[in-house]
Amino acid sequence: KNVVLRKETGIPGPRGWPVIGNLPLLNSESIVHLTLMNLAQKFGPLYQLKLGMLKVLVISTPDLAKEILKNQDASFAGRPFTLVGELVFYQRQDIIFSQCDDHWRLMRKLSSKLMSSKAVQKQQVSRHDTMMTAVNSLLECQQNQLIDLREELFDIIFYHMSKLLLGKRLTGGMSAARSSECNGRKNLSQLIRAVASLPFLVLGECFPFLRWLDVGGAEATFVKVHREFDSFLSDAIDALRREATSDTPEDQGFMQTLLSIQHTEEGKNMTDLQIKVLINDFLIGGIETTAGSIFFVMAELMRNPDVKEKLVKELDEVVGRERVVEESDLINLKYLKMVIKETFRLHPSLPLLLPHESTVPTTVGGYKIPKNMQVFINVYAIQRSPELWESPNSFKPERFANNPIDMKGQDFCLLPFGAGRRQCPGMGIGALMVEITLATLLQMFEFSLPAGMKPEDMDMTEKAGVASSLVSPILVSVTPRLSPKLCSVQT
Ligand code: HEM
Repeated sequence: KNVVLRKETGIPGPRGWPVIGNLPLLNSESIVHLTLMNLAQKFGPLYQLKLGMLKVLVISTPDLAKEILKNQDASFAGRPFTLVGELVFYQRQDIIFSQCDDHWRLMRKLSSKLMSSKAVQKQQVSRHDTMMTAVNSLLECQQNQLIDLREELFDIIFYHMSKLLLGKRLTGGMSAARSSECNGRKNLSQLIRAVASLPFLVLGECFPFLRWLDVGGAEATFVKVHREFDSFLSDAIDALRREATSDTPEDQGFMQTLLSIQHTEEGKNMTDLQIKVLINDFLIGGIETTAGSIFFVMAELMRNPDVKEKLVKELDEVVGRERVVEESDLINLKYLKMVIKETFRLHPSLPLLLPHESTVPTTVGGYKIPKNMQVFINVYAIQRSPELWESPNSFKPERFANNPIDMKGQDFCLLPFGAGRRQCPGMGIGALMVEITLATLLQMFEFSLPAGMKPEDMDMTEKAGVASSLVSPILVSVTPRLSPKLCSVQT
């Protein structure tokens, strides 16, 4: 009875209120992907919501995801207008929020160069040292001292990625990633986290004529966040230019590489602004997603001690206890890859990907889709569908044994990085960092829940926001498994 077929498109969807439409279904506390998954039970795998003046198409099956992301990729590769894109991502001149125009193509090309397997390979020694620095910092923890897993992993990845993006010179040590001594970086890390926990919907997007009211102060927050990011990035460029030294290629970050090709044919006379735009995207797009993915793997391992045990056994068998795991070992850590895949299935970092938008009028599943319609691909619903997965809510890495399903965008039932032309350009480096960080931490340390706490007591309640996270922290203690002597930092 509640299903209405919208007169103009014939697409099913819940009955809405005058003016506000279906907005009451998505309040600020809603876990949007869960709400949308439940609505799909009632309205089917393709339905429409009206959120104020916005029309949104919600897709919840692999076939329809394939139609949008592969068969009609070009027609759905647009990005809708969002205030965060406008105010935090340089008026949408970046990769994440711009349309697929020539400028976007140039930036994607530059990203591919920066993150090519050859470039990533070159950074291996530096990455190993970064990892060892993080391990040494954890070795300083007292026995039975509880650490906040989320915070710790964020610091490690923040340190790792800042070094990759800004270079060794501007990054400082691991302690700089945490300490308040270093205000610039402290602010940067807070800003990155602030963006990840931004509300899913902003009223000014649903009702553009009410934008001036800035209900909830979202716009003011975006402007402040952006101002601080921009001044940090400008200072970073100035510092790299001012102190142009003989940094080795391994110590150079993406920013320095971009500055060095700025006025060449390859750099197409890129402006400083364009360099800031790219680094801004990578900082905001790469850190929280990578750290969050590792966090969820660790959380599932703490909840499933038998899986953790099996994984540690694999590390001991493949690598042993006499040396630290290296990137060349990863190919042989088959169970680790299964555990990661299973975590990506249950806890995709961006459960609805980023919003896509139709760039032309078209037809999907027999329904006419107008131009400029926003599209949410509910990857969370697809990856937990009982029609596709046995015991879909259980953590069972074994389901991927002898199973060719990959997560690189070829199988539309597992899409943690999206697919098609808008697929994550950081997929290779993101997946590598998830694997090597987990392998190193699990080889070096035994992680335990606080005394008396059982795995089933862990609170896995999800928190509202664009990126997946949990309401409660997960506290653990760490005990070294291998000799600390193995973890020297070389540079
Ligand atoms: C495990 C880590 C990561 C996960 C799970 C992840 C996931 C995603 C997803 C789901 C999208 C949206 C795809 C779509 O809208 O269809 C995306 C886009 C993007 N990601 Fe990642 N990401 C990760 C790491 C990274 C890293 C390390 C970087 C950069 C250093 C990065 C940069 C970007 C950018 C720039 C986009 C926008 C692409 C475009 O619109 O053309 N990501 N990512």
